[in-house]
Amino acid sequence: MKTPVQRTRVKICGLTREEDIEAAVAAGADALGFVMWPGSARAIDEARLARLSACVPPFVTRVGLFVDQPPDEIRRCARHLDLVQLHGDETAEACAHLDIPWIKALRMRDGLDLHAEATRYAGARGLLLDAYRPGMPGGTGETFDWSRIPANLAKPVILAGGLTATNVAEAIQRVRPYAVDVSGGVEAAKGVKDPVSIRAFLSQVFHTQAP
Ligand SMILES: O=C(O)c1ccccc1N[C@@H]1O[C@H](COP(=O)(O)O)[C@@H](O)[C@H]1O
Repeated sequence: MKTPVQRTRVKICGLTREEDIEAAVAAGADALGFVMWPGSARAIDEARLARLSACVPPFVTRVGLFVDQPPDEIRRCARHLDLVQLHGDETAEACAHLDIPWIKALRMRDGLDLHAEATRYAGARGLLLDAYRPGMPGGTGETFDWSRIPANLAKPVILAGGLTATNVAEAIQRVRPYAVDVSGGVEAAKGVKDPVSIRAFLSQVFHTQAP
């Protein structure tokens, strides 16, 4: 099904506290991300996921972020989630075996062919495009060259990587993504969100009309 034209969706990622969930939802976020990868400073465990997930109102999507983690671990967390974000080097075959909707994160290393990736990850609900920095799976706070994103990609694009209230309007106008995803750009410290930055980010998105 072709995705109809609509306003740009927003995911706020790396939530660890109830008050940050409240701030993101109040500001109008469509999706909230929980980092389940223990290597991150924003990681939460399954018990905290269960508590935070219970605070999320209906019609706001709960997204679990995993990096090359065992399918059993993903399945255990899945009961608290609506969608998983696979942010490592997961193969298309491994992704296809999951019984929860998933998006595939791709780090924009040199030479990456996004059309080929869209074909490879045919079961993905969308492709999340993030900056590439060797040795770091994501959450770098860095942007990448948005002109590398083709306009006619076969999957909805979720644009990530170094977005802030200052650059998100330009990002939407240039890329016209299905959604934008932000973590570091709305933080006071790693894993601690700043409500003022969250509101500023969402306000920019809501006031930006893609051409
Ligand atoms: O947030 C993390 O710590 C993280 C760890 C491992 C993989 C991805 C991670 N975060 C995701 O990275 C992008 C960009 O984040 P930022 O806005 O540049 O800080 C975003 O999708 C986060 O969900």
